[in-house]
Amino acid sequence: MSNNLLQIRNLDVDYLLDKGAFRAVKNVSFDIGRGELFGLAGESGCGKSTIAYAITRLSKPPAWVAGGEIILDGQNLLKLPEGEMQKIRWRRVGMVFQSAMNSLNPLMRVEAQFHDVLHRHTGCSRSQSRETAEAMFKLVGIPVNRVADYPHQFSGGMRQRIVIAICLALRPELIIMDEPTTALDVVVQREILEQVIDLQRTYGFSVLFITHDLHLMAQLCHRIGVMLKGELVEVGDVRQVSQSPAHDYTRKLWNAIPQLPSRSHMTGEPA
Ligand SMILES: Nc1ncnc2c1ncn2[C@@H]1O[C@H](COP(=O)(O)OP(=O)(O)OP(=O)(O)O)[C@@H](O)[C@H]1O
Repeated sequence: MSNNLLQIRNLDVDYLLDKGAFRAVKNVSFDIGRGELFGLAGESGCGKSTIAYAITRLSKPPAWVAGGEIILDGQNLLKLPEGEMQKIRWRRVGMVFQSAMNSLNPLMRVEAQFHDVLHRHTGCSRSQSRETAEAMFKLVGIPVNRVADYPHQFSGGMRQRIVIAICLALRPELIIMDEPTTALDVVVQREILEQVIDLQRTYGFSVLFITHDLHLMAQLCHRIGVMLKGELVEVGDVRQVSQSPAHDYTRKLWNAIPQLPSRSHMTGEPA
């Protein structure tokens, strides 16, 4: 078994526009190891979200995956029939996007939303879902007696945690987090991401973490890929990319912000 959970090979993604195809992702290749936190950095519009949607095959027209391979555990996702892909989404590859908290159904109690997802993917009963919902609430730091509340009864940060909890309940091997906390204030953002790191340590899932916040990324991730105008210009471990970047653009990105402590500082690992 390869140590890489996800291998992206020569990925090209176009937006098919009236004036012709615009290539938003150009020949991008990178791997994410099992249990690895991999960050994708780069300025707005460089193609990060386009990659996230391509991995989950949730790209909508005019986006079009023009070439390459997306291999999860030896299986090329781009070749799978949609029915097979549906079994992989959420169950094996979880997704938490920026506005995920708004994806909760306002008319359904949170516990029912857990059941909806868990029943669909694992066939579990209502009482099993309730048990899981309570366990996941505990994990993400929300009082378990609130599982029967409606989304509007929670703060934005709590709602985002609930989405992470639903995502984790299915025990995916890979979680794609595309600006998962950008809509939240800095303190809540940090709290949630610290929890994600704790959970990652407990469950060992891999994470593709997308943000334009290089600081945050350096604090959280093991390895970082830097994108520029659709191309991946540098990939390396966090220390190398932050302390001795190989690409001019990476250097510029770092120079544009004041330096803060790295992941070891936040996680207590030896630097
Ligand atoms: N639906 C669309 N139609 C046409 N072009 C698009 C569409 N969505 C994205 N693009 C273009 O594709 C490129 C990559 O966009 P993408 O959203 O992947 O960037 P990003 O790095 O995630 O940016 P951000 O950090 O702002 O979310 C950009 O030039 C963008 O304008």
